[in-house]
Amino acid sequence: MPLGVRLKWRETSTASQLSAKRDMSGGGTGMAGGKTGNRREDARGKGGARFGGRGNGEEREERGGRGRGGGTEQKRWRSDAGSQGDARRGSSGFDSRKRKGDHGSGYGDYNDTSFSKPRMDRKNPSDGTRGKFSSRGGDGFKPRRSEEGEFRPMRRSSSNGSGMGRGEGERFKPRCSEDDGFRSMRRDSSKVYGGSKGDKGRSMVCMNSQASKWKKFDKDIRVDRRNGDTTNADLDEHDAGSRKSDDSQQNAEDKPRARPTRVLDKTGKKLRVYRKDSVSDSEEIAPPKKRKRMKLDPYDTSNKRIEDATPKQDVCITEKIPEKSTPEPDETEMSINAKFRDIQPSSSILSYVEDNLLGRRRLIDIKNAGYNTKLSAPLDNVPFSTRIERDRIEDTVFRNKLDFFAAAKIPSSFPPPTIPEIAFAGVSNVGKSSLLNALTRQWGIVRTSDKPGLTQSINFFKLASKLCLVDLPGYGFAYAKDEVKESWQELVKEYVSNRVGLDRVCLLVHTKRGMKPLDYELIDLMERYKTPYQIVLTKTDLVFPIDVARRAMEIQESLKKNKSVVKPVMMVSSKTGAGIRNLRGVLGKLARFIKP
Ligand SMILES: Nc1nc2c(ncn2[C@@H]2O[C@H](COP(=O)(O)OP(=O)(O)OP(=O)(O)O)[C@@H](O)[C@H]2O)c(=O)[nH]1
Ligand SMILES: [Mg+2]
Repeated sequence: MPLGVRLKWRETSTASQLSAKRDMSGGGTGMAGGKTGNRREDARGKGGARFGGRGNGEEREERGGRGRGGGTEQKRWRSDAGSQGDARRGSSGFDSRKRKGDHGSGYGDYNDTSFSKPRMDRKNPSDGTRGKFSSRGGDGFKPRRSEEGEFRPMRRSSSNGSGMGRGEGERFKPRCSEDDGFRSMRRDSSKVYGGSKGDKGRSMVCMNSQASKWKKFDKDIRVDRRNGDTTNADLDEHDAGSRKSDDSQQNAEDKPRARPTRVLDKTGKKLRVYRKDSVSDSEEIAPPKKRKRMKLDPYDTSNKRIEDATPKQDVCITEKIPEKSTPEPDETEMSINAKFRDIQPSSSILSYVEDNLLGRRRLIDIKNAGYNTKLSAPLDNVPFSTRIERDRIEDTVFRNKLDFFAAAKIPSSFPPPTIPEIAFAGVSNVGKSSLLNALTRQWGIVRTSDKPGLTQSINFFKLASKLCLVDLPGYGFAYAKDEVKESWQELVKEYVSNRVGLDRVCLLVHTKRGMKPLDYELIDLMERYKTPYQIVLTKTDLVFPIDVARRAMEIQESLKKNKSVVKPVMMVSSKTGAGIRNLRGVLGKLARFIKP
């Protein structure tokens, strides 16, 4: 009878889904009510009759057949398995467990899906009980699940029929909680596909969520379909029909179907294949993939427009950028450096730089040249020069003691011009005060600082009665108020333009920075008042020798047309003492010239 009922039901599954569901629900209720042995048997009998043996022992055997890629015998198993499984289960100790759990029998079927042991291997009584349990558990579960999904129990049984079910696993499932039941289902499924028997206790612990079980069940059904042969066409149709009915009626089942795929991902290769089949068979999973493909559809006009537009935009950008933005700053920056590096110093300047060790030099080179690097301004010492020569040079002017005798912040405070004066002008922090100390070798007489703006008044120094050295305040940036700085500049302009007895203005220029606009303003002023001035490059030790020569050549060429300028451009370093002797000799001539 169950077999006949089942076959009939299959044939009319698509057309009479509702009726089949009713039967399933009815069977489910019967199973649910049959926690005890009598009730179970009754319920099983009902389920077997109504379901056509799907949910009972028949299904178990059918699963075994499917797991092997079974043939026509599967149908028979489904129809027959119900009553046997119920009877044995009732005698087994699992009944008490199921009694404890409300959904015990139903979850037992799900656990069956986790075991892929071939049904033919269960010919022993013990194996048979297991197999019966698995199928029967499915039937027993149906009555309770009738509320959520009447037809699902059928799927469970079919999934169990895939050859994954073990009777023992079913026993424990009834006890498991719903949430944990899903986990156990995962374990069982992985065991099934992995071919391992698995521990009974593991698979049975924690099984409660019916929804997750249903999802799992659907997956199992798909697996069975894939593994099944043509002989299983009826079963497949039935499964498909049940699946459609489930899908149409319960939207909740559609969403959870993705979960089983996740669970199966962690398993072996078979699970991957199952994914592919499930995707191809089920229409529900395909749509999201199609949507993604639509985004990548090459025939989409929007994509074409984007593709066509992007290269045009790129071309436009590439065309515009080089024309407008990039060349201008590059040209300006490169022009400054290029102009300076294109300067070809004269041979005389180059030889002068090398002879006086101007520019950045290594200490070893200075030592090899015979100078004592432990002294300040070592290049100003002449180790192998005779005492007579040194005394002769320094006795005349710069060997005398440097004495401060006047300071002026206004023109009226200038001291009367009695002796020739040599003034040192330049931007702030260029090294004016340091140069005075270096020329006289009297360090500390003139205050110096690394902060620009230290010298804020015109300071007058005497070298005996032969020469007057004047330290001017700097101009340009300085740590002082603008009003104060303006007063400095006005004072300097007044001094260089109207100072009587001013024989020369040493305009100090930073070798690395070159001439500044304020320097040219002062030059214009001195040119206007015919004040003799001479350019002195300072801090030559900070740049390479070639750059010292280039800077000197640059300034010399720029002031070629000036009349008040005194040649040549002097190059010194107060730190190393390079060029100090030569500057001392040039300025000393002024003193000698004045004396007569
Ligand atoms: N490396 C190097 N540093 C120097 C040289 N000459 C001066 N300095 C340093 O430059 C800084 C400024 O020196 P000053 O002599 O005070 O310069 P200034 O022109 O008098 O500055 P103001 O009085 O503010 O106008 C100090 O820290 C000096 O040590 C030089 O030839 N080489
Ligand atoms: Mg100073």
